[in-house]
Amino acid sequence: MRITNVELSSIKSYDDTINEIDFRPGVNAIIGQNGSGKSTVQEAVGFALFDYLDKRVSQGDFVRNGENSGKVRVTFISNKNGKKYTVERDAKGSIYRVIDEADGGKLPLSGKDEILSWLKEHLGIPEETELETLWKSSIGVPQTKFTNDFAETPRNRERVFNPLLEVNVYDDVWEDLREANNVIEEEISDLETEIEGLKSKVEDLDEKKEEFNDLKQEIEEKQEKLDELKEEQEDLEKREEELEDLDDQISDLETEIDKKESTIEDKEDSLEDAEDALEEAEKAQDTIEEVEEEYEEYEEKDDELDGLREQANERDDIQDKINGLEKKQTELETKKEGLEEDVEDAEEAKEEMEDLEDDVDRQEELEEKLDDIEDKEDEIEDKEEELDDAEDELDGIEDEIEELEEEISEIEDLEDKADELDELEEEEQDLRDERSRLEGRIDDLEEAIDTLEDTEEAECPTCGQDLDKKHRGEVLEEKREEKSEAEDRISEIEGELDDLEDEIKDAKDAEKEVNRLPDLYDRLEGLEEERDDKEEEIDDLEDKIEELEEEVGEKDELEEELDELDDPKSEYNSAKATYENNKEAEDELEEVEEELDDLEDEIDEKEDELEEFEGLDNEIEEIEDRLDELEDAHETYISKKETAEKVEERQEKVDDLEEEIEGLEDEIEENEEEVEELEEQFDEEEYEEVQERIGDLQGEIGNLEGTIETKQDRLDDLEEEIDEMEEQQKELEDKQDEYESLEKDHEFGKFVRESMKEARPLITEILVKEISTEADRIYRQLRGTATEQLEWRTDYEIVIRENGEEKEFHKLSGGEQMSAALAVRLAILKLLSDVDIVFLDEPTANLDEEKRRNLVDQLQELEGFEQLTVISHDDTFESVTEHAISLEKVDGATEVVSD
Ligand SMILES: Nc1ncnc2c1ncn2[C@@H]1O[C@H](COP(=O)(O)OP(=O)(O)OP(=O)(O)O)[C@@H](O)[C@H]1O
Repeated sequence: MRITNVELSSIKSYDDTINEIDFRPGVNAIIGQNGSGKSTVQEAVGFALFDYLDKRVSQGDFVRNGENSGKVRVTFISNKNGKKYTVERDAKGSIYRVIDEADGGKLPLSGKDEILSWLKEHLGIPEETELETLWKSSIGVPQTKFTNDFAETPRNRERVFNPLLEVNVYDDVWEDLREANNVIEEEISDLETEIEGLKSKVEDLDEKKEEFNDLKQEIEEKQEKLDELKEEQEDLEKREEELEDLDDQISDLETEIDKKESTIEDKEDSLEDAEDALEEAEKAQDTIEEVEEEYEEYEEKDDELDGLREQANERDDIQDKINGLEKKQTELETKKEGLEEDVEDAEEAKEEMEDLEDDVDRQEELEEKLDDIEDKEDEIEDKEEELDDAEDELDGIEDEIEELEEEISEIEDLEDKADELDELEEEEQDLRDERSRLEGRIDDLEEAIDTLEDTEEAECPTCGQDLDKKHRGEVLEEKREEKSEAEDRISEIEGELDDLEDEIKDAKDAEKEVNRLPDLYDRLEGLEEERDDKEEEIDDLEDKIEELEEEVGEKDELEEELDELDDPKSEYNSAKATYENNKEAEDELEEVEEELDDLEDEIDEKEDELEEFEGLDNEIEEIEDRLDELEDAHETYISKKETAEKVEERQEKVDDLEEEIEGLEDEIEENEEEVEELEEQFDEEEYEEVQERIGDLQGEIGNLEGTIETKQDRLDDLEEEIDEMEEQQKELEDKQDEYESLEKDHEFGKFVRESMKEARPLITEILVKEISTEADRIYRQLRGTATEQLEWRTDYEIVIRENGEEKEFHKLSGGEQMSAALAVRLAILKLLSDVDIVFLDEPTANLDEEKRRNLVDQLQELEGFEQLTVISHDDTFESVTEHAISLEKVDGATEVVSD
């Protein structure tokens, strides 16, 4: 087995990418500074392939800080089949699986136990070996344990190395055998009790056997006697059967005879009946002969009558037809009369219509004229209404004209007033201007007054001369007067302005009215035109009405004439209706007359046919009379005919019966002879004796059988008891054999146990001696001296001897300890295990240059390992190994640099 590849993701110093480290056969060196992630590679292999993780390191610690889970993938070549597999395991995750590298498929292993068992098989490790132990104490010993294991107390050393050497098995056997021996002892004591019980049960066996044999002989004797009696009984029963048979035959024959006699009696009765019937048939034959002639005549006449009746039917059909035709004739004649009347009506109506024609024309003319007049009367009415409306409208127009003329004359009066407006407005403006001027003057005066009153100016504001008190008073007075005059004028102007405003308002109103005048004149002109039109319209209407009234004047005259005519049109119409109803009658009449002619011809024809059947009824009557006379004879013939035909048949029956009776009488005679013969053979006395002896024998046999049965029951019981006892006897013998064999087993168990107790130290001594010898050889090679000697003792302590001086392990230097531990571990691996890989973590610690080189050389030479992986911060290995992998820590993460 060897590893080809290890991948780490998010494990300790390895980041979350796939960090791949490839492995080769032979020596691999993993090289790097302290803390670069070397030991982690070894730990990863232990975790994936050997289910080992240092007890002090949880899976959480194994996962890189800050990550949720880490992944390890180890690919190796199987020891079992040479195939490549990858074991994939998550730290702090649930994945643990094996992938077949040939097809990338996951192996169907469920759970850790199945995976570990599969691993042992493919790593070449026996099923009973514990993977974890193997790893931590030999294949991948953790750095810290490497030498420490040997510095432990003897008891702890045993804990480490006993499982490795697998010597505990002897102690286990010794322990297991204690239990086995106890079980055997218990079984032996149980057997003893069982054997005692069985012995007491089979005590009476011989006695029972004797009783059995005696009883069997007795039953055999009784059985012999019983057989004899049964033989006699059988013979007698045979004889009894023979006699019974004879008796039965006799009574059977007698019964037969009785039966036949009664049959003869029945047959004789039948014969009598048959003879009577024969006589009857013969009589019938005679009667038939007598009436035969009359019978035949009857048949003939009867046929003739059928023919005549058929003719009568034919004749009756013709008569029915004639009746039908005559009925039709009557109907047609009635119809003809009606039609003749209709023809007359039509002619009369035609004449009347011709007479009325002129009057009807006049009536229509008058009615038309009157209709016309009525239309005109309606028109007059309409026109008069129109006239009234027009006159009303004319009145309205005239009123409007009058009003308008009045309004116009009123406005024309305002024209002078309106003309004053311009003048008034000019006057108003002049007044306003004057008022403004005055107000300005007042302001100036007030200022001058104020100045004069307040300041003591040297100069008069008006005249410019120096102001003294007097002048100041005069000027003030002057100013005040002027101001008061101006104020008076302003209030006068305001009064005038108020009056002017009223006048201006009136003038403006007047002007507004005057402006409306042109419109009003237009309107007046329009109304006057309208009035003229209306007056014309009224004249036209009055003319029209006069005209119409003249035309309507004829009305009374026309009405009078119409009354006198007295409505000839309705008379004409009723005549016309009559004519229309009957004008077809003439054609129809002609048709009916033709039909009647045809009908008469047909009736004549049929009556000629009827004449042929004259005298038919008489003929029929004559034949019917003759048939009445013949009827009795005819009936007699028919009624006897069947019986008469049976004469021959009945004669045959009589003959047959006579023959049968004779046959039966002969048979009876024969049977009676047979009975006589049988009665000679049968002996009544013998029969009774035989029956009595059979009864006796039955009793004797019954008794004997009862006795035998009772004895047989007892015999059966005995046999059963004996069988059971014999079985117990057999069991007893088996138990005794078993007892002996168990005793032997017990002895052997004790012996083996003793041996096992002594085996462990012995075997340990042998194994350790062997390892010690090999370790000594390796040690000396590593140290490169022949003077030092290594011994690994049975208490697993390493002792080094040099120049006759003995040094225990703890007294050795660091380098010496490492070399010694390495020597022992390599020796163990080589001698004890099938595993051919090993990891050595910092094996050169504490070794000087020379020793280091020795170690490297030695490792290169080491036999029996397919793959050896050395972990070191020391680059000695880099130069000497075929394959070196360098690890570097960059920014807190491991980087792999493979050569
Ligand atoms: N859970 C973790 N997350 C991140 N880094 C970790 C974690 N656990 C350990 N480390 C770091 O990973 C590095 C690798 O340790 P490892 O034991 O593999 O180093 P080494 O190369 O064997 O060192 P030495 O030569 O000292 O034995 C160490 O620096 C350690 O501090």
